[in-house]
Amino acid sequence: MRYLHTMVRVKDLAESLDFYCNKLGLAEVRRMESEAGRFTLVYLAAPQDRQSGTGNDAPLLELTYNWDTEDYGGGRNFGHVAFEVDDIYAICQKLADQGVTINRPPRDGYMAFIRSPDQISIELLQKGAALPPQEPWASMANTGVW
Ligand SMILES: C[C@@H](O)C(=O)SC[C@H](NC(=O)CC[C@H](N)C(=O)O)C(=O)NCC(=O)O
Ligand code: NI
Repeated sequence: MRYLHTMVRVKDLAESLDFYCNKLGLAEVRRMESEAGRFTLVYLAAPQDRQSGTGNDAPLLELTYNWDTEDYGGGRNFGHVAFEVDDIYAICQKLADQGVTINRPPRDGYMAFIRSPDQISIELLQKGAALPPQEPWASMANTGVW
């Protein structure tokens, strides 16, 4: 298992990129736009982490910008901590056998969500898996997972 990123939700993407990049010194390594989900994901890496890897392998900060404004009161600006796993079905079964609730099962072989005892959202992403054609969040709308 490898640590991937921490996700935070941002209200103003330009303002956040100015802060994290121009001020804090992080650099954008990639971004993804979702028309279906109406959001943008921007992945940032710290300079020394980028020097040590290809950028894609560096531990990252994932900014989530929802195109439809949301009020992130009550800690909703924090999203999740993500880890890459070798076998998402096996680790979810092991966790379930240990009594952990799999809030979002890995039915697409790509992504699963669990929560810590303090309800911290933890995302598990299958190593080497491509984004499924049916964007995984499309099936999560209004499920209360986030
Ligand atoms: C690619 C992988 O690293 C992701 O984090 S995609 C996870 C997905 N994100 C969204 O749907 C973003 C928009 C959504 N409205 C939101 O604000 O989260 C997701 O499943 N998010 C749920 C979560 O708890 O992070
Ligand atoms: Ni993520």
